[in-house]
Amino acid sequence: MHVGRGGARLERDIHILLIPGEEPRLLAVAGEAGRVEEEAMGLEKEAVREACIEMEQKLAVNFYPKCPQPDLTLGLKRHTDPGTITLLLQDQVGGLQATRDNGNTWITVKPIQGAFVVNLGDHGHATRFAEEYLSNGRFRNADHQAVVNSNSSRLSIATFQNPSPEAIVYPLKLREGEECVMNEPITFSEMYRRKMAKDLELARLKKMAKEQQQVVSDKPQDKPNFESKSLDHILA
Ligand SMILES: O=C(O)CCC(=O)C(=O)O
Ligand SMILES: [Fe+2]
Repeated sequence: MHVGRGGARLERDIHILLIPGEEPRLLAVAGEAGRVEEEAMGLEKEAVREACIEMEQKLAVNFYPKCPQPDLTLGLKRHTDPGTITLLLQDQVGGLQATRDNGNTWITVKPIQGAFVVNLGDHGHATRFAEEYLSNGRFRNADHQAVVNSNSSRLSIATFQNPSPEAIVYPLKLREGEECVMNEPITFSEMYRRKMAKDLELARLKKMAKEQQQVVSDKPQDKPNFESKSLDHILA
């Protein structure tokens, strides 16, 4: 989904965002995206906003220098954003990739001049770890990464619309016969803590698997003497 806006105006919006007391215009665009979600889910107007108690907006400016060997690295590793909605403006270089086919195929999100890319985050729907939130898993959170290239540096600006830490995370609506995918309501801060804990555990497993691979390639005659998940599984 794209929400078109003039690139020149964005610079002003970012500036306005930083002035205390001004209504942040990007939040208005996020509100629009929230309303699209509400309508698609058959929810009351403002239901998403109310579930967030008060939206918090965080901004990240990502600069990716050009890289002589882009095949060896990533600008930003594969992830989902934790919040409700992310608005991202990328320059014309391109490098944002998202998955489809259940995470099996990477597609490049072609830059469109003056348009925001709107991503739903974990709070907006479902994480890759099968915990599902506001939309009971009906809308997929965008699994994405940023690649680099050897010709040009690249800039992107992301604004994350997050709920209050104490906002209760639970599906807003269940269809008839649909099972609730969460065991219990949790707060956004607890959801965030669990995500971070899983990321750390995954990083630990990856490190362990790489070390194991190193041991095997250093001493091919030796078999690894501890059990672990297959490297392909962990690195997927
Ligand atoms: O640079 C990009 O295109 C992606 C940035 C991003 O995913 C993020 O800041 O969370
Ligand atoms: Fe992201």
